[in-house]
Formats: sequence, C-alpha cells, structure tokens
Amino acid sequence: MLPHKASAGVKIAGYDVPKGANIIVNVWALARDPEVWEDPLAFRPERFLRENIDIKGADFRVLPFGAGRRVCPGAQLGINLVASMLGHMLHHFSWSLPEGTRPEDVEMMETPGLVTFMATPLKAVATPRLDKEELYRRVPSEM
Ligand code: HEM
Repeated sequence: MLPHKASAGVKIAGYDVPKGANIIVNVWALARDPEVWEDPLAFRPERFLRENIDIKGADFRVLPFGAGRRVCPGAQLGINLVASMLGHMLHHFSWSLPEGTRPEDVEMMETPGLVTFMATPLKAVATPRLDKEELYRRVPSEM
C-alpha cells in the first residue's frame, strides 16, 4: 500500500505508533503468511477457486488495492482491464516457451518494490492463432 500518516497515536500488537508517523502496510508479507496460506510461495492460482476471497479490501489476507478510506478507487476498472487484456491475449495468440526452455526452468520469483516486477523477465513466444484478416478486422459497434 502507499505510505500514509497516522492521524492519531495508537498501540498495535504492543507497538506504539505515534501521531504523524509514516505507515506502510507490508501487503507482500500479508499475502505470503504461512499461518493463513498453505504453501504460500507455490504458484497455484486454483487455490482461489476453493473459496470466494474478496480482493477489494474486505479480506485482509490479500490486499492488491489497499483497504479502508484510501482504498484504490480504480479497483473495478483495473480488474475489468486485466480480465479483458488477458482474454484478448489468449484469444489472439498461442503462447509457448522459447525453444529449449522447459516449464520447470521458468523462474516465477518477483522483486519487491512499490511496483512488483518479475526477478527474471519471462520470455514467452506469441504465435497468432487467427488469420490476419480476422485478427485485425474492425467490428463496427452498434450506435
Ligand atoms: C490492477 C490495477 C490496479 C491496482 C493493483 C491498484 C492498486 C492500488 C493501491 C494498492 C493503492 C493504494 C491504496 C492504499 O494506500 O491504501 C491505489 C490507490 C489509488 N489508485 Fe489504484 N490500482 C489499480 C488501478 C487503478 C486505476 C485503473 C485507477 C484510476 C483509473 C486507480 C486510481 C487510484 C487512485 C486515485 C489511488 C489513490 C487513492 C487515495 O489515496 O485516496 N488505480 N491503487
């Protein structure tokens, strides 16, 4: 989450947080807490199919958009854009690894920071799966 100033002095988990202190919530650690997540470092997105987890600030186990008064106001737009972008990428291209790279060689670890990047950039080969005419055809929208 972005840094915020404490508007009042408060005690949290035995720690004194003075008024005016700069607070940054470590959402990276929250989302990898082994007491909450089974095998937290394993890339297993299907774990989210098992239960309906709110990602817009109501469930503190995962807070990609923050929470509370300063929660991201663009959360729903962000979710819609990511779904649309992924859908387009999968619809238009077949995805494969570069020749000679095995799936088990792909390093999924990220680097920490304000914005998270992959520690080792992912190399993927996109092959158009629709013929060009279909791919670039403009579909006029009904007005
Ligand atoms: C997947 C995409 C996005 C992610 C992961 C994301 C994440 C975040 C996070 C973590 C915060 C900080 C919340 C906090 O400090 O508690 C934030 C704040 C904010 N986001 Fe987003 N965001 C996304 C997309 C967008 C979009 C599309 C917009 C606008 C169109 C937007 C506008 C803002 C604004 C204005 C704030 C500051 C809110 C405030 O401080 O009161 N975000 N976002």
